[in-house]
Amino acid sequence: MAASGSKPISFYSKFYIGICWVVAACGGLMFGYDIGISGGVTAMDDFLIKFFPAVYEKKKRAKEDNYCKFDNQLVQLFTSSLYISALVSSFLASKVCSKYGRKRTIFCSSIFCLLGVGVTASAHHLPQLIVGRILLGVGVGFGNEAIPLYLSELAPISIRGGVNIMFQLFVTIGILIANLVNWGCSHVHPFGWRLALGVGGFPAVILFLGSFIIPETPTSLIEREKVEKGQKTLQKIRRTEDVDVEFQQIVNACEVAGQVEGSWSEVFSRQNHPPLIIGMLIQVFQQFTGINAIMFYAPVLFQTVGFGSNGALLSSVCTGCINVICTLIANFSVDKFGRRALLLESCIQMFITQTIIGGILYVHLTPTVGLNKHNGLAVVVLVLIFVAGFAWSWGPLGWLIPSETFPLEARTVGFAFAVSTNMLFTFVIAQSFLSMLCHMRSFIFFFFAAWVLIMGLFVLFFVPETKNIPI
Ligand SMILES: OC[C@H]1O[C@](O)(CO)[C@@H](O)[C@@H]1O
Repeated sequence: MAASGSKPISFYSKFYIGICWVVAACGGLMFGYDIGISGGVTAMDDFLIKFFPAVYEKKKRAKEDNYCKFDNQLVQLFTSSLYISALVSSFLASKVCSKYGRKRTIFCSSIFCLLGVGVTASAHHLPQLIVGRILLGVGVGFGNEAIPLYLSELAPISIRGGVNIMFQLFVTIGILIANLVNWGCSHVHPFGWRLALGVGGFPAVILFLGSFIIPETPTSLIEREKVEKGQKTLQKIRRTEDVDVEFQQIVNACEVAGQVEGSWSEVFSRQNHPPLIIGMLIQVFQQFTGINAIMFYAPVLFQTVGFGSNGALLSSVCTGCINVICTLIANFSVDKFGRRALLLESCIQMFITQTIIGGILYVHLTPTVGLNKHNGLAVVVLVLIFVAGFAWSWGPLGWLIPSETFPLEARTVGFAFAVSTNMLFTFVIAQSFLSMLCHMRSFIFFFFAAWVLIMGLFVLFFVPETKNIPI
């Protein structure tokens, strides 16, 4: 791999890098858009009146408890159903991915996303809305399994690491676009929410069309015994006949993967316990930073502390911007400062901001009186600092570290475990945050701060530095 990898990148290879970008962009945008859209739609009155009239009435009642305005299992199910279906489908997707290839899995992902967008945007009742979210979840599960694999297998070796973070970068851009669309659509009555849900179809359409022209990866072809076609594809995408070294490495890797007793048992073998435990715990911790309480429910949270609908959606746009900018910073800093330094620094940042937010809410937000302008603004600024800390560390590194720590023969299955653990705990937060906010009140932020403390200690004592260490 080194031989062809260390050559200067030809124009034709750059074309394929371009294709990687488009695929990564659409896959990441699709996932990020679905993360960002639900909270804003839930904050729109037209949407609440149609699907959750009881929540709308509760929100309107002046004397309603500030912390409990949105506490409703069905509202949470609207958000969370996507992740439980993504969790289940990512295991199915890993089978489709190895049996039928990455390209077909990406095609399936786009079809499910298109169906999901169609069903949600045209929904007339709650069951239809939930069915649409489940279909979107299947699309996301297929996409999240196939796209990172597709990217790392197609990209020239010299840019493989950057490609990994690029996926997360596009996830954050997708969240930001969703925040902006929510803000714009909240002024369109009474169908703004349909528009907001429908716009998610754009990246899915591009991915659908793209899946007809993108090449299958050489690794997937060789793995499925189409060795000659794999070699030809490799020559085509590297634009040179001289791919022997890289080709042989892929063949060897596939042989080794075929020889071991099966990746599933390999993942559970004793020597893989440390990466498996670290990979899965990092996902649990990533979600228990409380990031998705912000990403899913920022508009709702900002309304809870006293902002109007418009101010709340605008503040979410600001969190979305910071999320993108700081993920970009991670792209440049991860190989400079190392993984451990970024993870530890951000734990301190997130711990301090969450404790202060909890303190402000504890002192100033009573069940019946919202925050004054001054304190409301302070909460927004603290949320922004919190999001920055997450975005330049736990966000991208949550995916990078598991992809670096498994040996090759256990990597795809090990990574599938990491992805599904992430989906599981994303589901847990999506399904429980609004109820936790209602019952724990300001203590919810102390709860997340305690988790941040635990994960900081975990990194300090157990996570190895993988900077500059070959995979
Ligand atoms: O940027 C924040 C987003 O990134 C993720 O952690 C995925 O890596 C999501 O769970 C979260 O919504």
